[in-house]
Amino acid sequence: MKLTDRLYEEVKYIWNGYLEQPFVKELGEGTLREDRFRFYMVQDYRYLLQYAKVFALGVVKAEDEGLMRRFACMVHDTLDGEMDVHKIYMNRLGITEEEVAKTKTALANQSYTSYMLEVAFKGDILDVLAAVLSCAWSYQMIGEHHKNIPGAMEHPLYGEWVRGYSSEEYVRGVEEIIDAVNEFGADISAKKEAYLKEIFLNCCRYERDFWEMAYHMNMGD
Ligand SMILES: Cc1ncc(CN)c(N)n1
Repeated sequence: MKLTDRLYEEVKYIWNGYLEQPFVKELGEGTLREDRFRFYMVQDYRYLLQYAKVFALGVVKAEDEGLMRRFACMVHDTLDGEMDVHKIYMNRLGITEEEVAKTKTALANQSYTSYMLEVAFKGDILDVLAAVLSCAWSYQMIGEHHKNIPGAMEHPLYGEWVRGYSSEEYVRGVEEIIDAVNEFGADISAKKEAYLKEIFLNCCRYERDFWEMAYHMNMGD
């Protein structure tokens, strides 16, 4: 069993719940209220800026040029790949850069990104990878699920999101992260594996809380 399979075993009870999250379910069915999606978009844009910095810490921690380049590509794929979908929505929903800049980060969002950055700052390459894994991988799972819902890919508002997170480029990016976890985690101690499981589990909990936050448009006040 690969390390990522063992990590998945720890969190599958949380992952099963993602598809039942009202935000995720209604997005797939095309019934999600637009104001909830708009709230999510602004928060997620702010989230992704911090997520890109976690990959950037991978560049800092890498010990050879090849690995630096792999992490640099992940920064690029976030800022100029995944966030392209967000930019399309910002145009469509009339969200300006100023609005994104002046909006406060919701507490659940702040807690999640602070945690990832803390893990990455103090840890090694594998810790950086464990911190980004649930973010990348769980969206792939949701994208794969939603693309099979009749009409979801063509939905006038949410189709772009479903197409983005089920696209070949997105899936390729996630596979690179999964492969890197298994490559660097091939021969680790039981203690290290337990720590990676803790990071992964915490991030999966934060993912669940992010969906809750978005659905209830909860700033945490
Ligand atoms: C909160 C969150 N988690 C994951 C993803 C997918 N990279 C995202 N855009 N936003």
